[in-house]
Amino acid sequence: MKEPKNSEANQNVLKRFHYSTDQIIEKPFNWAQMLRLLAYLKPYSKNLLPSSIIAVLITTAVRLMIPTIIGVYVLDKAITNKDSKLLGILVSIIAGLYILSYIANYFRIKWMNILGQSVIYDLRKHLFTHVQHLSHRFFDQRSAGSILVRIMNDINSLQELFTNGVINLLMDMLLLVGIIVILFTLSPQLTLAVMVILPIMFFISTSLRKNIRRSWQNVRLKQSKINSHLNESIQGIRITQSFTQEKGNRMFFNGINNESYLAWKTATQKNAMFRPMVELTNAVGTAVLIWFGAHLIQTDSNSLTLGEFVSFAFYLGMFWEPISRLGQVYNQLLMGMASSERIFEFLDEKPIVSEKTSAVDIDEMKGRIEFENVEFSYDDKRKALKGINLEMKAGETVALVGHTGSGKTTIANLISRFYDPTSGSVKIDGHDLRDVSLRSVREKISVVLQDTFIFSGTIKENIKFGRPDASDEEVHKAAEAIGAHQFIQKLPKGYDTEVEERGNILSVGERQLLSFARALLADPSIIILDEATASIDTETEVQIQKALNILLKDRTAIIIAHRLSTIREADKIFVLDHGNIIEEGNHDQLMNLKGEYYHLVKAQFNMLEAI
Ligand SMILES: Nc1ncnc2c1ncn2[C@@H]1O[C@H](COP(=O)(O)OP(=O)(O)OP(=O)(O)O)[C@@H](O)[C@H]1O
Repeated sequence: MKEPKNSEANQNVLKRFHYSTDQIIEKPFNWAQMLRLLAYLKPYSKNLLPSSIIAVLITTAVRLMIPTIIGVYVLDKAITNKDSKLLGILVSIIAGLYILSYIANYFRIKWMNILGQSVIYDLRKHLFTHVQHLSHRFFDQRSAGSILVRIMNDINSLQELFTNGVINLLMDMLLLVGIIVILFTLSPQLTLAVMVILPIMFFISTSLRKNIRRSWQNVRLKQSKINSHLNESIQGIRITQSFTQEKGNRMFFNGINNESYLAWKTATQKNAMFRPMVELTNAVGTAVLIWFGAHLIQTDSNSLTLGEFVSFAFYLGMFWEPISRLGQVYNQLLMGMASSERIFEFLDEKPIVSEKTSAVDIDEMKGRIEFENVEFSYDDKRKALKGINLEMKAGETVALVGHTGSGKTTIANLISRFYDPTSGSVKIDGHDLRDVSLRSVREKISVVLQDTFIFSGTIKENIKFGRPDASDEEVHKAAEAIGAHQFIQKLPKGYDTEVEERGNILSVGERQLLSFARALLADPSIIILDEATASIDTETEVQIQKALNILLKDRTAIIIAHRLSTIREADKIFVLDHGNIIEEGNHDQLMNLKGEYYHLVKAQFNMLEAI
């Protein structure tokens, strides 16, 4: 394998990539968090959980009984006394116990897996439902990738804890206590002698395992870095290719791929040390057992019989297993702590735009919008809106114009109540938006964005997005009214053509028409339109203008306007500058004013002339 050269040039390229996946994922054990996590077991506390515990108890009891039966009864009683009847009974008992243990184990594994999966299912559902209702600010501050990682990876890492961890903890503790009690009962002296292996066992199950665990965590970190980069690379492939940045991308990928390989190599090397160490410990224990056990049998046959010696050897062989697994469960717990902390952080996130308990529905929304002294800041530092007062009458088409960053989209965001104003109030039909239910407001507002979002599914499903219960006929009608019907019909399967997420098979104009049809079908009282700036041919422009006239008819329309044609026909135009409304009126009035609007129009006109 060729390793990447870390030349200075390469280093510069690599600086472009930042992934915040590198974080310490080990957290101290936290009882409160553990209890919160265990609460997810509650729905299963009446059936799956107790059944699994009973199955665990049966398996553990059988495992603890068999060596005693073999050593103390089969060897010392049946074989020593040549009692074949007793031997027959004992063999049947052992066979019966094994069958019982097999059945209990089968159900334990089955039920525990169902339990683990159910908890993970519930947790993921809970997290997704919660995240869906969070405010825009939450999404402003996080990348889609980091949210995805929490919903998938962090929850997955809890799966093992719930599937095996919790129940193994119980089983191993019982097993360990059981073995120690039996060992002492069989021979306290021999038990004390073989305990010399405890410090080595302790070392292996704590420091060595911890070291190995860290190495595996490192492997996972590197892998999640690869995932993040892959996600970004695929999403941005068109831009990467058009700027011919494949080399930088490839170098970075090689770098992180190599890091992942090295991390994996270290982890497997450390892992390789683990088994031999365990075997060595067992060898030491066995040596002490044979030497001291033989000595006890020879010197004082009352203190240890041959059968007890054999049972002892069986139990000693079983001793390592629960210790090792308890170490593993502890690892899972610590990793689970880190994941659950990240999951709970999201679950504790409250939507900043929340509904009052006294919130009322706006029944028949007319669409009158008022802003009263509205100030707004996204980050509590810079003001995006500074004391806005405006009124949009029901059914009016209003255009918002102004330089980039002047606050047009922010006004639209406040009307849909994606954010609440820092001060002042936004009203629809005279209701302060903070007093009405979010659903009743958003149901009656359609937002058509510049970057039309097409969901994976058919064209029909995309048009029906805002009104899933609409009939095929209604879908066709909406598409026909908007003028999208023609191009849809030409698609391979018409309305049933599958479009991938983002609608890559459609042109910009077609996507826009589709989003108009979607908005028309939803039949909103208010429509917010972020007009596309993309240059489209004149024919499509005329078609889109026609579609717009239909879409905006009899609704309050707020258009973040870029096209002269739309601005000219608007009932009212607000000109924004650095979060203030500096001019207000219709096209003719504002042109006569010869102010900012006049200059904006002239600038656009000159630009068009130049083209
Ligand atoms: N999510 C956000 N977080 C922080 N600041 C933001 C956010 N969105 C916008 N801003 C800032 O708020 C101000 C107003 O932005 P807004 O998007 O309303 O402008 P705009 O007039 O719609 O611009 P454009 O025509 O470029 O879309 C800008 O200074 C912008 O940097």
